[in-house]
Amino acid sequence: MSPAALKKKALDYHRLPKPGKLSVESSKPCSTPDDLSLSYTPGVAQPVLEIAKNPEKAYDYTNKGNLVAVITDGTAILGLGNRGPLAAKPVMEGKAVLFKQFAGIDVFDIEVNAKTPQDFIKVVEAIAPTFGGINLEDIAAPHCFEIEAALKKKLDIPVFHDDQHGTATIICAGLINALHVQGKTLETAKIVCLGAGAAGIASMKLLVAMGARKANILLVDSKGVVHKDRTNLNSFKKGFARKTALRTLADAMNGADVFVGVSGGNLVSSAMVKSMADRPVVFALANPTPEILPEKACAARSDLIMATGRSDFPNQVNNVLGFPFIFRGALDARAKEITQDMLIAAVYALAELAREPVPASVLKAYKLKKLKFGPDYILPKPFDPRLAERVPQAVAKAAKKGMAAAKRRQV
Ligand SMILES: NC(=O)C1=CN([C@@H]2O[C@H](COP(=O)(O)OP(=O)(O)OC[C@H]3O[C@@H](n4cnc5c(N)ncnc54)[C@H](OP(=O)(O)O)[C@@H]3O)[C@@H](O)[C@H]2O)C=CC1
Ligand SMILES: CC(=O)C(=O)O
Ligand SMILES: [Mg+2]
Repeated sequence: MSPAALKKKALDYHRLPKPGKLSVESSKPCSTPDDLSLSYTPGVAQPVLEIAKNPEKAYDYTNKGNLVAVITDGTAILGLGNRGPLAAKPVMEGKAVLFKQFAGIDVFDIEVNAKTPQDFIKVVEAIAPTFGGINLEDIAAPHCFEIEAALKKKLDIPVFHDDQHGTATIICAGLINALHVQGKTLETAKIVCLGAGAAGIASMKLLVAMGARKANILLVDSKGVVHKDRTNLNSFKKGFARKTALRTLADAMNGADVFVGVSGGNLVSSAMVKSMADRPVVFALANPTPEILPEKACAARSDLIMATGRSDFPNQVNNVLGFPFIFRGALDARAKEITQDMLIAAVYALAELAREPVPASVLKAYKLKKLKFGPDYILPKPFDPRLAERVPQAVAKAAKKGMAAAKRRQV
């Protein structure tokens, strides 16, 4: 599709037949005077009194247990930068649609005009009673780290920054499979990560937790390679600073096995891709414009595995494969937090699913004759119905194991 045609189609999709992508529906009948006396006064007083006596009853008498807030300040909308909270609304409505479509979870999207992380934290803390979980979205680093840490401490429901942990989960699952196809391992792979923000830092941390070696990772930000002699690094970047003479992205890419791009569009050249090691993996995940387009990267060399964050190319590495299913598992287990063990459970569930035969319904949805684990299929497709069975189950199991261990530690 031409850029002009895509623009018109996308704007029409959002505007017609009525503006936006979400509406609120009643889940109970309310069409007679009797219904009204139950749903509203006097009947509604009964659950009010029950919940006032025991807050846990909110899970029985309200939608709290299946309701997630998708909350943003609009400071890092996809790869479009800081465009403010209102402009972030189409993305937040979109996340809500995906929560519902893939995991049956209801969402209120909330766009917050907050000048400081403290203002933002206060707003989220104040509205938290409504929700069973908080999905932070498109909040730029480094504020996102402070916001998530503070809210995790204050709230007794799962708080999850999707751009950090959703993205990290999918990158790990995709990379484990891509490296397997290329005959390489996470433990020995030389990894370059362009983007040292929310997605970059969290993804590299999870990769290290799963076996990648920090000494093999080169983090690159808008000023170049993150190295020990730099004086302009925040504490999150410092954790990955290497003692190295390499300075530019081109220096870093030379001989690398893996490129992970979570930065901005068109930052990687054909020459950089050519300079990578044999059988490389290129995850150009910036949205909507990847660091390098698949046609350009694949023209540079034929032995690579190529992925983007987009739905219109093969190998979509995107947190849509994570947040709906991770929250489904967390809500089902009534988890109070989303732990690293729960993310790792999701990583393995996703990676294993991609190695199994693909159901006919997926082939039909994607208009494909065949699809088999390999260079062009390293992760399940978002419309794979098995995702909703496998991933939440694995996440809930890890959650319950963690809660049981915590309980044992208390006694
Ligand atoms: N496919 C997926 O599922 C996902 C993709 N993403 C994509 O990742 C990107 C970053 O998102 P997020 O981490 O939330 O944003 P942040 O704002 O937290 O981080 C952005 C990072 O990109 C770096 N960067 C920006 N421009 C350049 C440049 N010209 N050269 C090198 N580095 C640059 C910034 O460098 P500096 O620190 O120096 O400012 C920063 O480290 C976006 O494009 C987003 O769409 C994010 C989440 C999920
Ligand atoms: C996919 C996503 O969350 C992002 O690009 O920010
Ligand atoms: Mg995002």
